[in-house]
Amino acid sequence: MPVIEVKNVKKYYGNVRGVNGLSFSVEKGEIYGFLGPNGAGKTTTVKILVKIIKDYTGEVRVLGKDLGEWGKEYYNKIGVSFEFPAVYSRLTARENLEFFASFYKKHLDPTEVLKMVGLEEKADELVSGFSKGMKKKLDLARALLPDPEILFLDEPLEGLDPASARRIKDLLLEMRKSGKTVFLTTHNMYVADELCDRVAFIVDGSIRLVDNPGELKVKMGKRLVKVEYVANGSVAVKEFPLENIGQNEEFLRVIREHEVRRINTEEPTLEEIFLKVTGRRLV
Ligand SMILES: Nc1ncnc2c1ncn2[C@@H]1O[C@H](COP(=O)(O)OP(=O)(O)OP(=O)(O)O)[C@@H](O)[C@H]1O
Repeated sequence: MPVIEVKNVKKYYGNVRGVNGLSFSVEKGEIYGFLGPNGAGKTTTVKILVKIIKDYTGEVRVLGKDLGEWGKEYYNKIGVSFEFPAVYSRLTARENLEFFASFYKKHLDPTEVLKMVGLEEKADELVSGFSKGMKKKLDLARALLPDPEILFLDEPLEGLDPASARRIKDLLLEMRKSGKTVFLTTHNMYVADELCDRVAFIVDGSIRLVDNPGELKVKMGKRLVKVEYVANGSVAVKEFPLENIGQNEEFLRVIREHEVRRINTEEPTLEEIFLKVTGRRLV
C-alpha cells in the first residue's frame, strides 16, 4: 500500500524550476532513497511533502489523504530532520527533547529516544558544546519523538563517525522492520546501496529511474567474470560475460588448462549507475 503518492507535481520559484512533472510512490515499510545531482529538486520535493511549500500544482497524497486535507495532526504522523539540525544550543539534549515533546499529545519518552540515537550519556550536557555529529543525532531524536509513521531525512548520516553511522543505519533498518517508512535524500551512494529498498534518481526536476539497488546493478551493468590465472610463469587476467558462463568454451579452456588464482564476478557500483543515469559527476 503506498503511503506517499506524487503525481505530476510542478513547483517553480519564479522562472526557476524546482520540480517539473514529478511522479512517484513510496510503499509502507520501505526505505526509499531520493538521489540526484545538486539542484535536481530533492529538497523542493521534501519541502512539498512536509508542507513547507504549498504553492505546487499536481497531486500529493500521504497516508491516504490529499496533503491539503491534512491539518496540524500531520506532524504527529511524520518526523522531519533536515540537513541542518534544528535544536537549541542553550538547552541540554534532554531539555531540547522535553521542549519539542510538549508540542505532541502523544510522544515517546525523551530518555528512550536519546538511547535510540546513542546520546544517553550526553543527555544533560548543553548542546552548545556538541559536535556537528552529536547535533545531527539529537535532531534525529527530535524527529523520532512523535513515533512517526514516516520519517523524512535529508542526508541522515552526514557528519557521523563510522560507529554512529552504523548505529543510525541499524535504527533505520529496525524502524523499517516495524512497518515505518523512511524517505531519505543522500549524495552518498554507499549509504543508498546499503539501506534503501528502492532508489529514485531525480534529474532536472523529474524522476529518471526507480529500482532496487541490487536489481539496478544487474540491469545496468554487464556482469563480468574475471579470472586470474598463471600462464607461462606469470599471472594473466581475462574477463568473460557472466551470462551462460558454463557454456563459454574459452572460459572453460582457461580454467581447465591453467592454474587459476582467483575468480571474481564484477558488477557496477551504484555510483557508476548514478553517473550513467544522470550524465553528471558526483559533487
Ligand atoms: N527558495 C528558492 N528560491 C529560488 N530558487 C530556489 C529556491 N529553492 C530552490 N531553488 C532552485 O530550485 C532548484 C532545485 O533546488 P533543490 O534545493 O530542490 O535541489 P536539490 O536537489 O535539493 O539540490 P542539492 O543536492 O544541492 O541540495 C535549484 O535550481 C534551486 O536553485
